[in-house]
Amino acid sequence: MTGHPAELFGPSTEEIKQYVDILASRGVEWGLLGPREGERLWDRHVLNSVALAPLLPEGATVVDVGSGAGLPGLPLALYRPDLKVTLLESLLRRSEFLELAVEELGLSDRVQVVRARAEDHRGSYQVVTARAVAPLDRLVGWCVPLVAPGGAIVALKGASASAELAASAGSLRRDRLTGVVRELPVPGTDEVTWAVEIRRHGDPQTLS
Ligand SMILES: C[S@@+](CC[C@H](N)C(=O)[O-])C[C@H]1O[C@@H](n2cnc3c(N)ncnc32)[C@H](O)[C@@H]1O
Repeated sequence: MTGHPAELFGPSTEEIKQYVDILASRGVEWGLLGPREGERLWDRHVLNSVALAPLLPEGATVVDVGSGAGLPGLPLALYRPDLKVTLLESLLRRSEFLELAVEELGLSDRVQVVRARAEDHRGSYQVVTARAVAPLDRLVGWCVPLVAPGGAIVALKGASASAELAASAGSLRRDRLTGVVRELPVPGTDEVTWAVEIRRHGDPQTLS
C-alpha cells in the first residue's frame, strides 16, 4: 500500500495510531510486548489482527479470549465500529493495561474488559476470537461454552492452522464440532494469514 497503514482504519485513523503509540510505550514498559516488537507493530500485530474482519458478521458480539495487550480485539474494534467487543484476559496487569487503553481510545461504549480465565467466564457471543493463546484443542474446550447458537470460534493461527486443525480432528468430531481453515489477506500488505473457524455441527452458517 502507498499511504500510511493507519488510513485503512478510516474514521479511526487517529485512534489506531494512538493505540500503536500505547503499545510501543506502555506496552513495552509494562512487559506486555518485547522491546523488539516496537518495529513490527503494524504488520505483525495490527494488520494481522484485522485480517479476521471478514469472518465477523455485521454488528457481531465478539469476545477476544486471552487478549493480552488487546490483540486482535482492539484493532478489530477500531477497524469495525459495528462490533461490540469483550476483551477477556486472566492476568491483572494486562487487564489494567486494557482498561486504560479502552478509556484512552474512547471505546468504553462498545468495548469492555473482563478479567477472568476463559474457562470460568460465562457469556454468549456470536464470535470468539483468539490469537496465540493455547493449542487449538485446549482453546476449543474453553471457548465452545461461550459461543451463541450459529456462532463460531475463529482462532488466528498463521501457518500452523492446517496442522493444528488436523491434530484436533478427533476431538472436534467427538464434540460434534466442524473446523475449516480460512486463508485471509492481511489488509494493506501482500501477505496472507490463516485462521481456523470452528462451529457446532449442524448450526446454520451465519459467517461468510
Ligand atoms: C501469548 S499472549 C497473546 C496475547 C494476544 N492475544 C496476542 O496475540 O498478542 C496469551 C495471553 O492469553 C492469556 N491467557 C492464557 N490463558 C488464558 C485463559 N485460560 N483465559 C484467559 N486468558 C488467558 C495470557 O494471560 C496472555 O495475556
